[in-house]
Amino acid sequence: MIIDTLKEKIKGRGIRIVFTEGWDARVQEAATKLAAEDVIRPVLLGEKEEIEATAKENGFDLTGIETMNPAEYPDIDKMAVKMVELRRGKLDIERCRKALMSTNYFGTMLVQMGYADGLLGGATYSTADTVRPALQLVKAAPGNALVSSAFLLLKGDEEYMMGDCSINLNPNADDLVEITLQTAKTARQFGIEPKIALLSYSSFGSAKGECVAKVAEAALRLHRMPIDFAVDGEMQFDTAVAPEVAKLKAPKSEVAGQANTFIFPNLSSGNIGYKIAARLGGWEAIGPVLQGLNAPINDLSRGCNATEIYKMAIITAAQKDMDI
Ligand SMILES: CC(C)(COP(=O)(O)OP(=O)(O)OC[C@H]1O[C@@H](n2cnc3c(N)ncnc32)[C@H](O)[C@@H]1OP(=O)(O)O)[C@@H](O)C(=O)NCCC(=O)NCCS
Ligand SMILES: CC(=O)OP(=O)(O)O
Repeated sequence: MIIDTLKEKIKGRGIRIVFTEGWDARVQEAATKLAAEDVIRPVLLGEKEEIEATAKENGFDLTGIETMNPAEYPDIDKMAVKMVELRRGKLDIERCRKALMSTNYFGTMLVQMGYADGLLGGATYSTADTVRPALQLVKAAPGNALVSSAFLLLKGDEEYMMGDCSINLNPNADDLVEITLQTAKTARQFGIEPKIALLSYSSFGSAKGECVAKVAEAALRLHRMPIDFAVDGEMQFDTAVAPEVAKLKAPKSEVAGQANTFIFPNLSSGNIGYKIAARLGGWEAIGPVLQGLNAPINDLSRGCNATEIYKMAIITAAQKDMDI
C-alpha cells in the first residue's frame, strides 16, 4: 500500500513536520504515534498549557515531542522582517507580527525559512485559512501556473485520485489543463498510472452548456500537448468508470470505463463528490494533498480523524523528496 511504501522511505530521517493545531486531540494522537514509530519529528504549535491540557485529558505522552508557541518564539522579529519582504509592500511589520501570532502563518514561515520540512494543518482551521499563508508566502513552485489539490481514495487494494476538490473555485479551461497535469504527476508519485477522465454532466457532446464547453476545451488542449498519460473528456462519471456504460456512450475512448483519476469541473462538484465517496461510499479519503506549491504544506478536512492525519503527515514528509 502506498502509505506503507512512503513510510518506509521517510522513517528514521528526523523529518520535521509542524502541526498548526497542536492542541487538537486527533492531531496529538497521530503525532504521538508518528514519534513513537520514529516516522517523523512532529512539532506541535500552540500554547503549551493548552497542548498539555489536551494531552492530560486524553492520556497522551508528549515526552520528546517539541512544542512551539509563536508568542514565545525568540526569533519572531526576524521572522516578521522576512514576512514583510515576502509580502512586498502588502503588509507592514505590525500586521506581520500580528499575523504571526496565529499558528497557520507562524508554521508557514517556519517552513519558508527552513526551520521545518513541512506543515500539516486544517483539523480546525478552514481550508482557506490553512492554504492562504502558503499561497502568499511560499507560492507556486516554478513551472506551475497555480496551486491545486488532489485526494487519494482508498478501499482495500483499490486506489483512485480526484482533483481539485479544495482550492480553485471555478477553474477555466487553462486551469483545468494545469490541474490535470498536476494530478497526473501526484498520481504517479502515489504509484497510480493515471487514466484521467475530465468529468462533466455530458459525455462527448451529449449535453450542452458553458461548463461542458470548458471541460471539452481543456480535453482538446491536453490532446494537443506532448503528454505521456491517458486523458479524455468531457465525460460523465458513469462513462468514466463503468465499462458497459462506456461502450454505449463513448465506444472510441481509451479512458472511458477504465478511468482511475478524475478531474472535476469546479470546486462545488469536486468537494461534494469526494465527500459522497467518503461518507456514503465508504472510501478512505486522504487529502487534500496540495500540488504545485513550493514546499510540502498540506491541508486536512475538519472532519478528519487521527488515522487520516497520520497518513497525511507521512505524505507531507515524503513530499520533501518529491518534485511537487
Ligand atoms: C485558496 C483561496 C483561499 C485563495 O484566495 P484568497 O484567500 O481570496 O486569497 P487571494 O485571492 O487574496 O490570494 C492570495 C494570494 O494567493 C495567490 N493565489 C490565490 N489562489 C491561488 C492558486 N490557486 N494558486 C496559486 N496562487 C494563488 C494570489 O495570487 C495571491 O498572491 P499575492 O497576495 O502574492 O498577490 C481561495 O481561492 C479559496 O477560498 N478557495 C476555496 C477554499 C475552500 O473553501 N475550499 C472548500 C473546502 S476544502
Ligand atoms: C477539504 C475540505 O472539505 O475541508 P473542510 O471539510 O475542512 O471544509
